Amino acid sequence: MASSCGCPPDKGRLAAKLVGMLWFGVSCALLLYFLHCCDFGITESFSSSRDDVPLGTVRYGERNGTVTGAIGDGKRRKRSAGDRAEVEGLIKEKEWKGARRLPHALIIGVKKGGTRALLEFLRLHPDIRALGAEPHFFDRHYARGLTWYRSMMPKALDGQIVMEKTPRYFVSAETPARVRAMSRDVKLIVVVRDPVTRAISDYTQIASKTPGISSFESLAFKNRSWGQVDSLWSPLYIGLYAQHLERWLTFFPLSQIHFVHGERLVSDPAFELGRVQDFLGLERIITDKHFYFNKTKGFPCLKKAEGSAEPHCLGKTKGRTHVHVNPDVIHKLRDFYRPHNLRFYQMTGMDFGWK
Ligand SMILES: Nc1ncnc2c1ncn2[C@@H]1O[C@H](COP(=O)(O)OS(=O)(=O)O)[C@@H](OP(=O)(O)O)[C@H]1O
Repeated sequence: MASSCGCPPDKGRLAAKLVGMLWFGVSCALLLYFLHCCDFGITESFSSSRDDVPLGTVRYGERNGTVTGAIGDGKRRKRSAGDRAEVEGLIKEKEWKGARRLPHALIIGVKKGGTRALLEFLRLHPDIRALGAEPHFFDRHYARGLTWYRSMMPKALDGQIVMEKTPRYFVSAETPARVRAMSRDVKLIVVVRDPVTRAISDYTQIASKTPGISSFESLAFKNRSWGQVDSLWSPLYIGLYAQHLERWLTFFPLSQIHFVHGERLVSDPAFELGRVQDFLGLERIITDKHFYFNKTKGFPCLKKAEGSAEPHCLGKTKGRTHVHVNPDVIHKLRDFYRPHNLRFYQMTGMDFGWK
């Protein structure tokens, strides 16, 4: 109007225009900020989940995305070389056809038990699709909902088993009911290891990230004397396997929970992998042919990693030298765990032979 009549611009309208522009600018900035926040939230959940799996770990899942096996009719059967070639051809020709599904199996624990080794070995199986990072869905990110959880999973074909590992699930009080609410048929795997060695391994990891931390010996006992064991100290609490298992057994039958002997996973990985494949109803494809003992590492390694022709050992944070712990303290902790271990042997029907 001001231009047509030659009058000075209406100050009120000018101000309104300026406020409008300011409002638009602030809205855009806020929108960008929130988009960035959400993205950060998801990536953070991965980066914080594993000490040796950087953000790119989602790529473990994706790496598996070119996995060869497919069992279209959903039944487990022996696959011929022809079958494999056909499936590989189909995958190359067309877009990857799998769908993201909620997991059929979970490695629920225990921390420092050998869960990474188990997952890395299992992903050699063409009928397994495993998420590399620890999603911590049931213990930390439950509010994100099952749709979010499913979207984290690698794509899988009919008949393939989708799995993830989050060792904290075994000790998280809310997790069993939540897992049950997702699926009553889900298969659960727990890798257990002598709770005393496990505690020292756990502490070694914590100490590597916490400069100036108090000694293992002082944290393991109440009142800093070597009298009463502090069973609520996380490295010791996790080793109360019977207590944690009890909680799971109120939601799942024992037959749905498989226990991997952590020490034997190191001394005879093929044996433990055979048992896990049986438990998952899979053909025994991963055998002793897949492993070799790496003297430098002091652990079994893969002759060929999944998706590669190269030998592969686990990273530096797996199988590291433990901090020295006073032998008297180790002795006291063995005494402390003995009744708990015996109860665990009774509950599982397995003697793990921990001293
Ligand atoms: N093949 C192979 N290579 C290397 N390490 C192996 C292997 N098999 C089992 N282990 C044991 O795995 C222990 C680490 O356990 P987790 O992978 O469950 O740790 S974590 O909870 O994910 O941090 C790790 O514990 P530490 O020896 O205390 O480092 C190993 O003893």
